[in-house]
Amino acid sequence: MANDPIVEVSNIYTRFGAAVVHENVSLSVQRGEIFALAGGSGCGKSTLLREIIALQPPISGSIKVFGQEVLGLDDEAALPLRRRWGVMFERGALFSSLTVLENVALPLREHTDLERGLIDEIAALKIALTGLPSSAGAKFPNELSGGMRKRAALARALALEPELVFLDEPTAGLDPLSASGFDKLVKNLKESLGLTIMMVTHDLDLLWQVADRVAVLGENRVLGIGTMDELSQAEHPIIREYFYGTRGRAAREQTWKQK
Ligand SMILES: Nc1ncnc2c1ncn2[C@@H]1O[C@H](COP(=O)(O)OP(=O)(O)OP(=O)(O)O)[C@@H](O)[C@H]1O
Repeated sequence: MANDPIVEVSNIYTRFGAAVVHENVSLSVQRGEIFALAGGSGCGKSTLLREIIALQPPISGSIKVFGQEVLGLDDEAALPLRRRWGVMFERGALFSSLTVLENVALPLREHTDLERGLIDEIAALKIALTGLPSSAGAKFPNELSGGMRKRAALARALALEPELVFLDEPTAGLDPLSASGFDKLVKNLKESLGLTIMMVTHDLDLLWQVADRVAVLGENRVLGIGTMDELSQAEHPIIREYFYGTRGRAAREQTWKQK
């Protein structure tokens, strides 16, 4: 159904050895929104993302993506779902021995029967979509700047025309100018391709500039969910520190200036 959540996380419990990471974590992402997981270091954002994309299971709970339960799926059963989402990992996870074009073409080679010429054309199109010059296609990942590598990784995540894209720390390690370029790119892609985007980020500028809704994780649970405006009114001390610490204040003031 059009109004059903595209990602539905219910009562997730995660622990590594004796260390509990998530206790009763629940949230849902609606079609067409940019939803962010935020919170301090080590609060379990990336772990939750890996659980949602079926890379590791929680101890208990339920995770539905496109209405289908992902817990308990083996790799083969997860394949049709994986084709419908794209993932951009924090360090890009590009193959260093392949050119950017070959990296972006790889999912098309693996998942479609399209002929080589067409695959290369589609890959070039995705590279252009992320704002990279066409000359970037022939380069190897280590010949690109950090910001360009992120764009290349995003182009690969978009290769199979996903409905849903997961971004893990998309602006980590970028200088402010490149990070701000990435903010705009994410927003444009959502608007032009009608994507649903779920991202993990520490970047308060990115949260203020592009996130429709944000879940703040902490103390093993979801401390608050809402728009940045709503969360900035929250009473919880961890959320307040997040938004009203020096870095939070600077990001908020920047947003006000741009409004
Ligand atoms: N495979 C693992 N084995 C043991 N502990 C793990 C494993 N993966 C994550 N953890 C622990 O789980 C907790 C949550 O880690 P996670 O990477 O999800 O946090 P995060 O919120 O994404 O942090 P950051 O913002 O610093 O990336 C941390 O204490 C981490 O050490």
